[in-house]
Amino acid sequence: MARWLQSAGLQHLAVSSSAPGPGLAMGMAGDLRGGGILPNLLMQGYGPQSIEEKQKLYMLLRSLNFNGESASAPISEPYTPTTQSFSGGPPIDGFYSPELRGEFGAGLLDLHAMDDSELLSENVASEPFEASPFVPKETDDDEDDIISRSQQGLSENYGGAITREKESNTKESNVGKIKVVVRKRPLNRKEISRKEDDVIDVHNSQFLTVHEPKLKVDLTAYVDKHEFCFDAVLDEAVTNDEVYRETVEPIIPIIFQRTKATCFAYGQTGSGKTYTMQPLPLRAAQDMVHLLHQPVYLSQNFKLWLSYFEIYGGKLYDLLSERRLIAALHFYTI
Ligand SMILES: Nc1ncnc2c1ncn2[C@@H]1O[C@H](COP(=O)(O)OP(=O)(O)OP(=O)(O)O)[C@@H](O)[C@H]1O
Repeated sequence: MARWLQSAGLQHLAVSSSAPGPGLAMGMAGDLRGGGILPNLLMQGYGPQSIEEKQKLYMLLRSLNFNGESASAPISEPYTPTTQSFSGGPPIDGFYSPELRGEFGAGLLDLHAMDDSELLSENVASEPFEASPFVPKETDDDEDDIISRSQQGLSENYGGAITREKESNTKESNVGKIKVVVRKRPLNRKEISRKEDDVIDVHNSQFLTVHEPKLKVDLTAYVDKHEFCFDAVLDEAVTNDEVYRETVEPIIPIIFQRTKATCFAYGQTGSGKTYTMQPLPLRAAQDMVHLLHQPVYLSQNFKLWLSYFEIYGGKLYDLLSERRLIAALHFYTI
């Protein structure tokens, strides 16, 4: 390890693995990746500090073949930052090419390489629900009974989504742990009146291109193209109903198998988070109540809790109780 780092003039980053604290752990060459050494190498504050060191380390990591052996890539090779810019570049399929699947090789920092189809591992499926923290705790003698009965599995129809336990298991295995869906909103009136360009092209249900207007050093304008791939891309023509069907609907049956699910929106101001999210809880609640009334779930005595709160300025407010302050949150950064 020390020699490996030394070959790039980074020997000062190596410390003995027995010495905890700031610095890089050392280990067997074959354990470079698995033993937590690479994460340490990349850890901010403990790893390389200067840009030059980072570039050297980057080249060094690239030269690894991930059997823990160093390949013969020259360390002096100029640094090319990872980019998702494809201006006039490779076809869309190239998005999955090895070099774009993460600079550090498959499996590390590579979300595409993750098998995200194991949403419902057996452990997760048997985990009991936790009661909402906002609901007074009840002593319920039936609780164990409920859990064991619920573990019997599914057998009832639910709007064609679930037919049999077997079928639902197949469905489960097709649902990833994380699903990222992008929704493009149409240009608004202001943007149209200002004759602004539409900078997003949706190619199909998974790929989009962002056209980024840029200026060269000589102030010539040009457009940089960035192609991105997501689990689903919804264009400006889709309805909120279609958004629901693509995002939340598939996870409703799954939560009845005692799996926790979260749906959140992320985006810059005015991008359509509220517009998109607002109808979802109502649709989800309708489907949940519908499922709760299916005989198979009725017998399992499920309970439905609802809480609705806001975190703003480090404070937690209960929106179902006249915005009562529930707690002041303190965030510590270490
Ligand atoms: N898909 C869409 N179709 C039609 N109008 C939309 C769409 N998405 C958003 N809008 C409109 O764009 C405007 C901004 O949307 P919205 O308020 O949802 O953005 P936001 O991301 O929640 O913004 P903020 O972060 O500032 O709260 C609203 O007038 C909304 O009606």
